[in-house]
Amino acid sequence: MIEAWPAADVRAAEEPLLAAGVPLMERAAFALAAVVRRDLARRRAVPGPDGGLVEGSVRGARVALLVGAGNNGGDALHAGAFLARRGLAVTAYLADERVHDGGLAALRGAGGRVVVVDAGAGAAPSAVATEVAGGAGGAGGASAAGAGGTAGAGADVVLDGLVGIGARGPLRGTGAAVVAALLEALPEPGDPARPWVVAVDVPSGVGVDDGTVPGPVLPADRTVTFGAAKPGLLLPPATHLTGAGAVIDLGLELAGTGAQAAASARRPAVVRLEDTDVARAWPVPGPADHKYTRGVVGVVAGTATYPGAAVLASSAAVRAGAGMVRYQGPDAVGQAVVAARPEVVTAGGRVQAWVLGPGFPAEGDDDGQRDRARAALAAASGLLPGAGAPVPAVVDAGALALLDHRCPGWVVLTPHAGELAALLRSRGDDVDRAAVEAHPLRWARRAHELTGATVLLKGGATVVVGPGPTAYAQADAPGWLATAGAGDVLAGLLGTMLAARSAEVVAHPERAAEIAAAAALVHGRAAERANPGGPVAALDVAGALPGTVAALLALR
Ligand SMILES: NC(=O)C1=CN([C@@H]2O[C@H](COP(=O)(O)OP(=O)(O)OC[C@H]3O[C@@H](n4cnc5c(N)ncnc54)[C@H](O)[C@@H]3O)[C@@H](O)[C@H]2O)[C@@H](O)CC1
Ligand SMILES: [K+]
Repeated sequence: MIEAWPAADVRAAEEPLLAAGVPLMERAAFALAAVVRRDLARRRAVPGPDGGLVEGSVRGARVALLVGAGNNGGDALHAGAFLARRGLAVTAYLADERVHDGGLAALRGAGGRVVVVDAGAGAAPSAVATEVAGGAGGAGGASAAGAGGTAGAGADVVLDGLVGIGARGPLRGTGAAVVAALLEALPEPGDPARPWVVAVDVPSGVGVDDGTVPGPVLPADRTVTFGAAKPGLLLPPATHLTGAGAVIDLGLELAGTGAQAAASARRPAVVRLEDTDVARAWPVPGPADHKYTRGVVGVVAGTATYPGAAVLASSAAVRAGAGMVRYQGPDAVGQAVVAARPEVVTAGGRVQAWVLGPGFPAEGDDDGQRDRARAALAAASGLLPGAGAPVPAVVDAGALALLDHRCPGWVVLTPHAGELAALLRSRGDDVDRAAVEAHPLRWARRAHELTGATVLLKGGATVVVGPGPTAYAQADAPGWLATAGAGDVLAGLLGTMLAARSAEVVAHPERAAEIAAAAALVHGRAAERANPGGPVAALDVAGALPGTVAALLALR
């Protein structure tokens, strides 16, 4: 898993090392330079003797450093010095009158070129952007000093060292002007003429701790982050601007060590699960298991208007490995479900997790589905005397409007941004879909606080907030998964995952968030598996679940 820690925790963990004289910046910059060289070499790969590709030479490659006033700029300058010594042509564009002294001296000593941007007689941001992007004109001339750089050719790689964890608010000043000009001047993403952009620690201008994008940000192809990942690198919308990741180990003790770790119980602010995490936690049946120990999923979904949602949710529950699926709803819809999946039963009985809400109409006749879902939700929440032990529930789509009591954490809401905004508005918050999309963590957390439930907020990246201290942020789904019915499949899949660990989740409701995040990962992997690189239909995603789970389990 990738664990992300807030800026303040990273700083606190750096302190003892810096006090002991550990050269953190040099370490960070050396590792950054190594990643840049490797990325460039791969981009310049050439056919090898055995027909494969071998890494190309990086000598002479043009490197542009965007340098801000703080240590983030210092990292970029030191990395630039390492690269200049290895024969790359490095130009530093200084966005502040004062930059890191040691870094600047190192770069000059290594023969790097230095351009002061927009300070008095310095180069204008637009001229810098033209030079970096490879247009006519450029920022050479009076302000340039040192060797290297070819006016007109453009940079091969850009290191964004304008601000790091010291950033406050949207990118401002000269750095913001340079980024705005580059966003105009650079070739489109995917164009081979576009330079490879490496963000130093974080893409400058993203909300380091909250993942917001309050102003201009240069999207990165790679983010090299130091000590630990930062929450903003995992959280949407900023996570879509980070490119590939690389976490450089600086030896920070973020969770404390030994007894200290146990005593402080410090947890990362945000976690992203990886395949091996999901594989490890997946319940694999043994010889003593039967359908009730595997978990029975109760599905209250679909109406005469939207029968397909019932088929999709039930199919996903079956194909994810439920011990049994019980369908509750109108007879005609039940017949359609059984026709699609003869494993499903329509008789009542014991249930270990509920899936409620897919395919309810916004208003009008619901064939009694809302009443069924209300009763199931009350039973799941432990509010129905005589209904047996409480069990987890997935509350999706049309059932989100039924939450009229405070929920336990083992109830998992699965809204998209529009549904979350509606839920929050119904509780008095003035928020719309755009506001939720601009700050998903904040509003998912707010919904958890208001309802008590675990909240899985769907989107291009998925955010999960529950009763525990750690939020989850998954970005596993191809864009193709944004298709009708995909949410019904997620609900069914999550129902099966919760049913398999029903008693455990009720006893430890903070575990619901990790299971929900795991469901988001499996959902995304199944979409990719259903049709790699191309469009997917929701039922095909459900169909890909058995193979996806098997492939994950092969990693154990
Ligand atoms: N503390 C350490 O020992 C280490 C720090 N490292 C680097 O140091 C960085 C943190 O350095 P700093 O604390 O100096 O802070 P930064 O370099 O992130 O930024 C602080 C500077 O940016 C300016 N600034 C803040 N918000 C701005 C905005 N919105 N627009 C424009 N300018 C803004 C501030 O006035 C200040 O001059 C990390 O991100 C990392 O890159 C690494 O070298 C590893 C070791
Ligand atoms: K940066």
